[in-house]
Amino acid sequence: MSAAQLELKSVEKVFGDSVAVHPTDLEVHDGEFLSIIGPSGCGKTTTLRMIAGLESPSAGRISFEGKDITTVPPHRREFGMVFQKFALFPHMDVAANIAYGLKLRKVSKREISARVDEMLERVGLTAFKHRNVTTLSGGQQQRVGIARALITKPRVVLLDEPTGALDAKLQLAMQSQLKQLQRDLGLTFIHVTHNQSEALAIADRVVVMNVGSIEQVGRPEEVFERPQTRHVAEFVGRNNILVGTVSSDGSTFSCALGELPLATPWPAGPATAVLRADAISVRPREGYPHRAEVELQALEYTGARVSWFTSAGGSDITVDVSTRATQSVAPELGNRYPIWLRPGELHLIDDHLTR
Ligand SMILES: Nc1ncnc2c1ncn2[C@@H]1O[C@H](COP(=O)(O)OP(=O)(O)OP(=O)(O)O)[C@@H](O)[C@H]1O
Repeated sequence: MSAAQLELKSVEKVFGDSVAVHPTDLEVHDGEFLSIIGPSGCGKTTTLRMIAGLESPSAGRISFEGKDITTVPPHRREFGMVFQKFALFPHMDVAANIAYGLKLRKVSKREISARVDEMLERVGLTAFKHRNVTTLSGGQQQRVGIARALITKPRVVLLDEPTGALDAKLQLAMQSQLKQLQRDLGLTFIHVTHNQSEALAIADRVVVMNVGSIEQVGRPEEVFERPQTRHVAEFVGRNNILVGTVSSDGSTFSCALGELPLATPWPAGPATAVLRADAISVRPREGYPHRAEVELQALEYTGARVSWFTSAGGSDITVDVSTRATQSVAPELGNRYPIWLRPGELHLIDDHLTR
């Protein structure tokens, strides 16, 4: 991947006596789709607003293409912005809303008309060109918002919960449309969401934040399969956190599911491991040599998958299996069942709670 296009160096934001964003380093590459995720109040929006110039950092430096832009006002950064609340001009029609940024830049009428038509086509709103925006559905309004942000061809587009106000089906449609636009136009998108599945689906890299700090940055599959901290494991996907002890030779981990061999050695002593709920089977399975027993406490049916909420040795263990596998076992609450797991799926994390 190319060198950083946008760089945050020790960027911090303090409101009064509370720290919203601790000193943070982040590099964003030209043409990438970066998603920032994390629970409410973790500092996602504040980070995005500092990048936009809507909030000035209390300390640190933001640079764009090698130039320090920390004190450059938002309109001079010329980044596109898309927010959850569409903030469209209610007295204007769709075309006028989209054309707004070009008019400000004194682009010729003929060019504005051509670019607006092309953008309407891209976002699938050609038929709505002369409709007043207040008569559009939420999804259509959001597409106007996106078109308006992209029409000026910004190098970087900042999106804060762009699908947050849409229903589940529209969210999915909008996600693939955003990804498509970003790819086609070759733009850098920095996107904030509390919706981890949206981030995993559309981002090239995901940034996971917690209480004002970045905990992990990686490709979606890295963050999903190898969460590096307890918070990332709890926030992304469905993971079991197992507290236990690594043997004196560093080769096994003793926990509520028994004595599990470790794929890579770990320092002896108390430790925390992560095991994905979907890396456990309720039937004997090739490649799942380790057997343990759990007591079934609840089942949650979600269509193709069923989550088994169980306990073993005082620990809660969630098992996520296909509905078909569940039907073959015909589970009953309160009974004990064998499970099988692949120790290779277990990985240890640096967890200050057990250190
Ligand atoms: N203008 C402000 N004045 C004081 N505190 C603020 C201000 N803006 C944000 N904060 C605080 O900073 C912290 C981070 O807020 P931020 O909006 O960045 O979180 P977030 O991760 O985007 O949350 P959400 O998903 O709920 O939007 C919160 O504790 C918030 O209350």
